[in-house]
Order: sequence, then structure tokens, then C-alpha cells
Amino acid sequence: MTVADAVSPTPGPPLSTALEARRLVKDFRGFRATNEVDLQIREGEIHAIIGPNGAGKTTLFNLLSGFLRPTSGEVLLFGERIDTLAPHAIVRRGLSRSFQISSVFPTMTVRENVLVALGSPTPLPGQFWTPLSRLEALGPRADEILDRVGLGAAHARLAADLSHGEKRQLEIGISLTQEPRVLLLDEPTSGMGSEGIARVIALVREVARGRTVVLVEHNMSVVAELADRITVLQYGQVIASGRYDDVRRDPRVIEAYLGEEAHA
Ligand SMILES: Nc1ncnc2c1ncn2[C@@H]1O[C@H](COP(=O)(O)OP(=O)(O)OP(=O)(O)O)[C@@H](O)[C@H]1O
Repeated sequence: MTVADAVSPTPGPPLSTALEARRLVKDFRGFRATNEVDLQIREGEIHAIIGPNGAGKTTLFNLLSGFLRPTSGEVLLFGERIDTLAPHAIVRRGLSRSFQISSVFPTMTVRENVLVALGSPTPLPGQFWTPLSRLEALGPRADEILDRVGLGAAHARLAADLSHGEKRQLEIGISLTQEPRVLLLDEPTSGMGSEGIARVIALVREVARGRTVVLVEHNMSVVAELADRITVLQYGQVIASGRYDDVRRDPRVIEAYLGEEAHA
């Protein structure tokens, strides 16, 4: 029995499932990167997916957001199959994913970046955008989003001039333009110093109000601080899932990933 099995059920009414993977498999020319993954993300939680390098976290994110088709298995969003849908159709159903620099136009201002995302059916790279002149009606909404992600004062700066951390804030702002019920964040603190990390932690908490957040994150103190529950992957398989404090004591997790940190 794993520690995850031993976690006692949360008291109160059952929580509904926002996002679910059932026996999800992804093979790359004979290499199994995702191996029979079962995953349940509860509505309203912050759920972290962790695991050593090459464990299959990015592949799983790509499968959940429609950027890869599973070899077999299912992905369900609020109970409906989405694994056969294109990424933009999944965004329309309420799941949005933060893209890294690819979704930010460096030669546009911060505000213009949010405006074009608001004017687009989906904030995915490579979309055709509505001309900026026609988007000004969306200005108040853009300003609201910029305030929410802490970039109100930076609205007129070119995206290219933002710091690494500010670009991550902008990406999250762009994801919010679609008002997703489920937001997937891929390593939101990667490459940041402690000040940037503290800002992103506060930002993730803020954007998680009223929505479900799933994040891939390497920094264990960020995971400990933010995540209601975590899922640990190793060699493409789920080796534990549950509350952070329970999962971190699982001997398989300690061996696979957490090492000395787990004893801290
Ligand atoms: N398109 C692909 N073709 C072949 N193999 C792939 C492909 N994408 C990923 N893999 C392999 O699948 C495994 C899982 O990769 P993935 O990027 O999902 O891991 P990860 O947990 O996100 O790693 P990291 O923490 O280093 O980002 C790796 O062994 C990787 O080499």
C-alpha cells in the first residue's frame, strides 16, 4: 500500500472532478513516455505534477491540453471526453494552458499582447489576429487582467523589455483572457530568483480563486506552499498521488525524487 492509498477521505461533500485522465498511454516510436496514467484533478484545487527529469510531465501536459494525441486512454474535462479534440476546441471548453515565450509578441506592448489575445478565439500561437485598432473596445477588460497579474504599471512597455518573471506574469494574463475554468501552468517559476518566485506564488494563488490550477513545478518549496494535492510521475507512471504532506513521506517518492528534502 502506498501512502497515497492511506490518505483518509476529506470530510464533507464529495468534490467534483474537473480534469481526469484514464489509463492514458503515449508511445513515441516504441518508447512509452506516458504509461497507464490515471489522474484526478478536483474542481477548485491547485494540483502539482512533479517528478524527475524525463518522467513524462510535459508529455502529460501536452496530452491533457490536446497538443498530443494519446496512443490509448481518455482525457475528460468536467466529465466530457476531450482527447479527440484540437487544442483550440479544448480551450473553448474551459481548459487553457500558459505558453512560454511563444504566445508573447515581443514587439508589441504588454497591453497590446493582452488585447490581441482577448480578440482571438483562443490564445494559441500562430493564430490570425484582429487588427489592434478594432480591439480598443476590449481595453477595460485588458486593464483588469493586467492589474490582476500585477502588470498594470507595465502596460505600455514592450514585451521584449520585460524581465523573465514579468514575461511569465504576461503569459498567465494571456491565458486568463479565455476565462478558463482549468488553467495549466508549465513550470511557472522556472529560471527565477527568490523575489520572482514569491511574486509567482502570490499570482498563482490569486488566479486560482474560483478556478482549478494544475502546474508542473520543479521547486519543491513552491509545491509545498501552493499545492493542495500532488501527483508524482516516474518513468511515465504515477507512483503516488495525494496531499503533499502525505505523499512526501512515501518511500517510493523519496527514492525517486524528493531525496533529502523529504526528510526536512
Ligand atoms: N516527441 C518525442 N519523441 C520521442 N521521445 C520523446 C518525445 N517527447 C518526449 N519524449 C521522451 O519522453 C520522455 C518524457 O519526456 P518529458 O519531456 O515529458 O519529461 P519531463 O518530465 O517533462 O522532463 P523535464 O522535467 O526534463 O522537462 C523523455 O524520455 C523524452 O525523451
